Amino acid sequence: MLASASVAAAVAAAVAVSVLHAKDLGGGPVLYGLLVGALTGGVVVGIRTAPALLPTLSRRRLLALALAFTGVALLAAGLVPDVTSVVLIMTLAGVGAGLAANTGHTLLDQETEDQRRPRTTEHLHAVVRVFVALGAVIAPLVAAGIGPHRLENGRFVFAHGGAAFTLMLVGALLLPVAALVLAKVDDRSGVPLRQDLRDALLGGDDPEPAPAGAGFFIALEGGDGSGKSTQAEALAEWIRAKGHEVVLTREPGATPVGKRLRSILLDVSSAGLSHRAEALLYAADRAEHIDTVVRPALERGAVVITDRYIDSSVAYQGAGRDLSPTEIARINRWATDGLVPHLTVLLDVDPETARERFTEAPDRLESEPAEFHARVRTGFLTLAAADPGRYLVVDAGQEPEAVTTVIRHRLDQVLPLSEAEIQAREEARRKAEEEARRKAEEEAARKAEEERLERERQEQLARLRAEEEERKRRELEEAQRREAERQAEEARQRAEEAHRRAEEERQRLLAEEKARAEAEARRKAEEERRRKQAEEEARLRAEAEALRLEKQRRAEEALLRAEQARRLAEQAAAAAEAGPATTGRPDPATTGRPSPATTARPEAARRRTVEEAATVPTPVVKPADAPGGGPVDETAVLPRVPDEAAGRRSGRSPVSEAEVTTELPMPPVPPGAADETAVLPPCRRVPPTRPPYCLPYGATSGARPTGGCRPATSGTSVRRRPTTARVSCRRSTPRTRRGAARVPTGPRRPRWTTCRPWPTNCWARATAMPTARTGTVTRTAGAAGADRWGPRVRVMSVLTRTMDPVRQT
Ligand SMILES: Nc1ncnc2c1ncn2[C@@H]1O[C@H](COP(=O)(O)OP(=O)(O)OP(=O)(O)O)[C@@H](O)[C@H]1O
Ligand SMILES: Cc1cn([C@H]2C[C@H](O)[C@@H](COP(=O)(O)O)O2)c(=O)[nH]c1=O
Repeated sequence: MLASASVAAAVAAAVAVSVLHAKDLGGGPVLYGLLVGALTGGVVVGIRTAPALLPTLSRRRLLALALAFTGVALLAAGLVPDVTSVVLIMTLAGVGAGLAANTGHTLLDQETEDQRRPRTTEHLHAVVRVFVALGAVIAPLVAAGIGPHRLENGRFVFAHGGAAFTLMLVGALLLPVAALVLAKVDDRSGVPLRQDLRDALLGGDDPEPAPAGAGFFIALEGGDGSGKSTQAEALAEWIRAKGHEVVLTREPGATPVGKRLRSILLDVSSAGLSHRAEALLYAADRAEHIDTVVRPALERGAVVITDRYIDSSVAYQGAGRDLSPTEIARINRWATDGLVPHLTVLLDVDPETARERFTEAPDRLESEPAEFHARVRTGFLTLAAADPGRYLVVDAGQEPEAVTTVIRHRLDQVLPLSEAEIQAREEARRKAEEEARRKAEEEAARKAEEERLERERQEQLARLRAEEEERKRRELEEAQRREAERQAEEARQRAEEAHRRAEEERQRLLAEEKARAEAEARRKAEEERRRKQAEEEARLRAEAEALRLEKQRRAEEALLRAEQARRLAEQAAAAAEAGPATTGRPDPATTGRPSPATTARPEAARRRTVEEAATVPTPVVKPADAPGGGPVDETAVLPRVPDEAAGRRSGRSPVSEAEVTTELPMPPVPPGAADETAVLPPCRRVPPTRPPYCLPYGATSGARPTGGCRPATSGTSVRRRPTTARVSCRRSTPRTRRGAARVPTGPRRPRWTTCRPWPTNCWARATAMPTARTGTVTRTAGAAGADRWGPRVRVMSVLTRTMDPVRQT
């Protein structure tokens, strides 16, 4: 471990000062890289070549020699000022360091028990890391501390920087470490190092390895109790099972001579036998064994498994004793005529562990001390490391089956096939070929089928694509056709719509034209009608005026006559007053009470006058209001209202039944009121003139109930008079719109008439009250501004007027 840590620290120090050393050498980063590369590359080469380097040389001595070699190389690297030489020397230093590291690691593994090996390895790596860190840190400091120095002695000039001195110092320090290792771990103290090294380097005049014939030669090596016999039997059985001829043999004692030699060699009574005699006796047994057993078997083609061979002599008599392994090996190569095993299986196990497996009393060699057996183990491992291709090192501390498995695995790789295996393999190959051919045919058929199916599928796909494209094309065409049809239909509909609209417009224009014409015709007819109506009204008014004038004239004449009569009467009265009274009757003129005759005449005259004067304006009759809808060409001239008294006197009604409205029943008249007739104001049409005391519902505000009229409310000057008779009122039928509902029969009723509290639902004409002071005047409807229901509809308003001639005039 000390050797490994030292060499690691030396390499780290050299790498650390390489940058300074390169600068001191006049180089730059390139030289620094070369120095570092040379060192690390050399280390790698040394690690890889260490197992095969000088296989007959003791590994312990090799470790010491590698340390010394590294130290010398570093010392030279510091001394030599030439750049190329320094790079080369650095490479050698790296190789030596790698040799030392690998050898030290191998020795540590060999000398450490299996259980402790991982921990030992970890410990070694930790120590190495610490030394590497120390070397990498301390070396530059040392170099800086030393600094450059120049010594001149005549022609000799010694000029180096601190890095060179550091390298020399590191190299110099490795030399005593190498000496210490050699002194402590040397296992060949009796053999001069120089001789050992020379023998290792020269190698001797070994015969060329002789071929082992057609067979396969397997050697099982290892310390006592490592399990060689156990594994040899297991392998022999396994190989036989493969069909091989197996020859299981051993050394020493496989031959009759060998048996006797074995007893000599292993018998404890042979203690003190010289090492060289021992080595020669083992070589003699081996020669006989190879000559009589092994080589014949190999020539037969058998698999020969030998329990121990030359390596046992090299390990026991060479590494274990103080004899040169190289010489032992050369002697045995001579004895066997250079027969080398195809595979050497080294069952490596700790000697102490193996000793625990002993079941018999130890023989002479087994009785050797542990150090002897440790060197033997190292000797075996050194040989195995020198030729890893031929050796199989197995951890024999495992279970026997596990060890067997490892060996089988290796033999599976190197053991030739037996005849049976060859035939089996041939048969298997033939079957495999046949199977492969069959599979190939099947595969070809399958592929052909797949290709056929693929072709069919592709064809089907192509067909489907074509059909799909055809379908899409048809759909597109159909869509285009439908679109064209739709557009055509839309165009047709638009044309129809335009045509229809044009027709409608034309019809509308025609209708409008017709309506205008009709309206014009109606307007003209209306104008004509109005003109005629106006003419008729004018005529009627003229006639009425003429009649009125006539009546007025007559009345005036009557008045004149009355006045004349009154004057005559006054004259007569005056005459009478002037003459004596002839009768007992009081003179009316004097008494103030006219005689019945005289009073009757003026009264009759006055009444006629009043009747004649009581004309009414002739209403304007609308053609549309005429019954039957026909125009009224003539205004009916109402007959004069006959005198009721005359009527009563004649015993018949002065008017026809059709002209007499229903006579209302006489309400009970209170005494004293029979002679009084309420003087009702004239009932006028509203509009334009409404009765002052009777307004239609809705004329002001509020809803108008069905039928009837309402009394004028506040804001209207209504004089409520107690009406008793001769009033007509509206029948309380629902008011309908014009033409919507009409009274089916009977005379048309006026819309407006006088109202009275009772009877509320009547449609009658109040008859004249039986009083001489009242008179009735019927007014014909149809006058302009009166009733529009026609001339034959009589306005049933009955005006009761006082017939006071004075008031009338
Ligand atoms: N891997 C193993 N683990 C434990 N015991 C073992 C193992 N291999 C063998 N043994 C036992 O160790 C004893 C020695 O075994 P074996 O004789 O095979 O060793 P050997 O190397 O041939 O010894 P020797 O060199 O003395 O002839 C036997 O009892 C065997 O059963
Ligand atoms: C071949 C050979 C053997 N030995 C030693 C090693 C053993 O101690 C005995 C053989 O005993 P085993 O039980 O048969 O293994 O002999 C030796 O020293 N040198 C040899 O070449």
